[in-house]
Amino acid sequence: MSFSTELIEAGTPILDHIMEHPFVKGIGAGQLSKEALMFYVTQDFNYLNEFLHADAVALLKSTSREDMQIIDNQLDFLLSSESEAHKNFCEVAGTSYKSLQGQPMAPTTKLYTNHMLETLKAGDLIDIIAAMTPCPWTYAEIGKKLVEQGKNTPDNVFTPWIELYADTADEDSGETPEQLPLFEILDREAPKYSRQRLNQAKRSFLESCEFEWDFWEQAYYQKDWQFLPGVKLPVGTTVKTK
Ligand SMILES: Cc1ncc(CN)c(N)n1
Repeated sequence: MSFSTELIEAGTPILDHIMEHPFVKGIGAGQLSKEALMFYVTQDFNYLNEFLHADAVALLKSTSREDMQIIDNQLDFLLSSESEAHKNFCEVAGTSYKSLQGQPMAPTTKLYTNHMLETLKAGDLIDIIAAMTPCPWTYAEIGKKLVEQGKNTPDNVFTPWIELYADTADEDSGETPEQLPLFEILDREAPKYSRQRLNQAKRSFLESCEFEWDFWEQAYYQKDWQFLPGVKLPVGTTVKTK
């Protein structure tokens, strides 16, 4: 069994829970609160900035042009296309994208990005990519499954979001999840490592999958810092979602 198949098998129970999450169901139903959408975009803007940094280090640690091209495509998608998904949510929430940028990280965003950044300091390419892959993998699967369920109807306000991510699964080319580009890097790297090292990378992949679920949960319930009574926060450091 390839390493990517092993990761996908291990991560599928978490993906199944993600598909059942009320935020993801809300995308399918075209109904989410303004507060949840704004919290998501505020935090995802922060998350994707750190993901870009992770991509930059992954590029630095790549040795083949093939791997560099995959990472470059990922960077390009993040910088050019993915903001369209954020703009779709902002439009439905009736707010400007700009107003949601530059806010503090909420706890789950901080934990998830720290988990990725930790691999940049101490890890090899396989560790970095293993921690990063649940991001494109779970969203491609969400988009694909929502399309399969026929949720991308003309009257669903989130159809642009659904179709953007469904396209990343590249159904037309008949690709399997294992053929998502970051999985290709993992399969090229895996034979260089011991079983123990692969298990570490697998654990890191699963932690990121779990963080993906947490990220939906954080936005749906707007789980922000709960500073203890009496704490006076510096001006301009609270997240504005209302
Ligand atoms: C938290 C998270 N995970 C994944 C993606 C999809 N790139 C995203 N935008 N945000």
